[in-house]
Amino acid sequence: MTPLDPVLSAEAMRAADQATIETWGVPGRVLMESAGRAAAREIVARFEVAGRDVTVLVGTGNNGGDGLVVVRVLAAHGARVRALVLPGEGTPDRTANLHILSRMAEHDTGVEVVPFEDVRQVANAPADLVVDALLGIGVTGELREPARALCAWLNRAGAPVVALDVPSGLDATTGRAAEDSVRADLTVAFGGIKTGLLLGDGPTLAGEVVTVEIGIPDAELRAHATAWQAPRAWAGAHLPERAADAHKYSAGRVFAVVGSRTFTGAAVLSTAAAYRSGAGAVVAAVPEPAAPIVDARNAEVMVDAQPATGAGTLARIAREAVLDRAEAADAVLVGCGLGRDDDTLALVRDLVEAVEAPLVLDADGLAAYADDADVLRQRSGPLVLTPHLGELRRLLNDDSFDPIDRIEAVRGLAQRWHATLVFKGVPTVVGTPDGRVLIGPPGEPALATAGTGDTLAGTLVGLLAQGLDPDVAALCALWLGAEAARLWTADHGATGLVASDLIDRLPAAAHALRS
Ligand SMILES: NC(=O)C1=CN([C@@H]2O[C@H](COP(=O)(O)OP(=O)(O)OC[C@H]3O[C@@H](n4cnc5c(N)ncnc54)[C@H](O)[C@@H]3O)[C@@H](O)[C@H]2O)[C@@H](O)CC1
Ligand SMILES: [K+]
Repeated sequence: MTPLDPVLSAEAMRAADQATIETWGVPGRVLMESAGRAAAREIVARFEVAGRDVTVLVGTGNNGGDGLVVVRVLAAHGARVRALVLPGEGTPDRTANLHILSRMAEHDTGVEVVPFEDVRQVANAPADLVVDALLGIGVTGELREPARALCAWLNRAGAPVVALDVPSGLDATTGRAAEDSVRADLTVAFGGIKTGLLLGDGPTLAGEVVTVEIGIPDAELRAHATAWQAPRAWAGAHLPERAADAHKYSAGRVFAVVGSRTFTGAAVLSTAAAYRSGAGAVVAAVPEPAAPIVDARNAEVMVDAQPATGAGTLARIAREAVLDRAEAADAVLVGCGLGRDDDTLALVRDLVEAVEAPLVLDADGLAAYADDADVLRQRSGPLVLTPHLGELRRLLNDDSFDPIDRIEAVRGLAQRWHATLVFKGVPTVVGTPDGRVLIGPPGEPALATAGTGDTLAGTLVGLLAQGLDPDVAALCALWLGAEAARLWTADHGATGLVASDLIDRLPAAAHALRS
């Protein structure tokens, strides 16, 4: 079955490099040669280089060394290549490659080696393609001169830019970009994909990302993985299949505690998404004033009208009836559109404590644990939390919470709360109770619209009811949403999608992911 792909922080990547050199005996020079050659291969596959002018910006670290290999290979493909080399001592492997290039430049090889003096050197020599080999995973903080000026020039130059390993200036761990960081059209990541390419500014700056094999054994990449990414095929392979002899109750029973007089839409959307993700039967406990509306807008969901508070939200006196319903379900959703009445939130806490089936706690349901989320760890059954940043801040009672390192923040909180934590964002980052971190699919701009959170919660509970483990269900739900958005975007463009469009496309998305 398709495995998850390892994703590495800068530190983890350095450790994998080091282990390859020291334990496996692969010389650093060989890794550098492989990296440069693999990058050149990707460049030649995408850009015309023969007879063209290529500028390679060469930093003082090993990223620059990779760039020097690229110079050599592109020249062999008939390009006129100018290596603009930053002054400084340089690493031994870079120095060795610079020595080769200096010899080549003495002959008719198409190679020119130019020591950097001034940005005008590049500004006055137009290139058809620029390769950014200034800084890789070794960058720290804001860009210093002259790297900053070179990066700023690059972003204005207009020629296509290929970044080696990471766009210069991008923090390879957090995805935070220094000012004037390189904006690339293509990034060739060496060995393993870096966490920073997937998070924060990474996706915007990196352009197309291709990961190339450079001789670091897969076992080392996996042993050092900081997080994991599900390829599209992984999602397709893990989506539940309907058994040939399925009936509605064997196909997955969902119970949803959702909706209020003010928020009927959240109940409609989440329960519809549960069905569209493949659940066989969906029952919803809804406060009386909302029940006829939810019933009318969602013919398939079995609406169980329950007593309401004065605010039109579910009343705690519904406790026994609701717990009975939960007992008969394979998975339970609590939250979407519930409102934040104290009595309702007390009911939420009763449910989280007593329900044994896998439980998704979303939106207003999370408000029941504002300030004291640590009691969540006392729950015995599987728990999935689906906060966005605002909801996470409320859980932590910290208005300024905005972790620079989302992966480590999610890892810590999921372990602390013994929950699968689905931290919604671009991309969504999932933490598991045992300390793994899974990164969701790339962002789909169409999803930036109201109701997609309810859709995700409903999809997730539907997949849990069909027997998927919480972490697998979370990744599959994210992929279903992304694929449904992609299908919609293919027909209509990235704007104007509403959540019900997304829900309608979930079955087609599952079908597309499986094939
Ligand atoms: N053996 C290895 O470790 C391998 C490394 N590889 C390449 O080497 C890269 C890592 O190499 P290094 O560790 O030498 O680091 P880098 O080449 O990424 O950068 C280090 C250099 O950047 C400078 N620098 C750091 N922060 C700066 C800032 N804010 N402004 C301006 N300059 C700054 C440092 O002074 C140093 O000269 C990888 O990204 C990859 O491209 C590959 O060749 C594969 C093998
Ligand atoms: K780079």
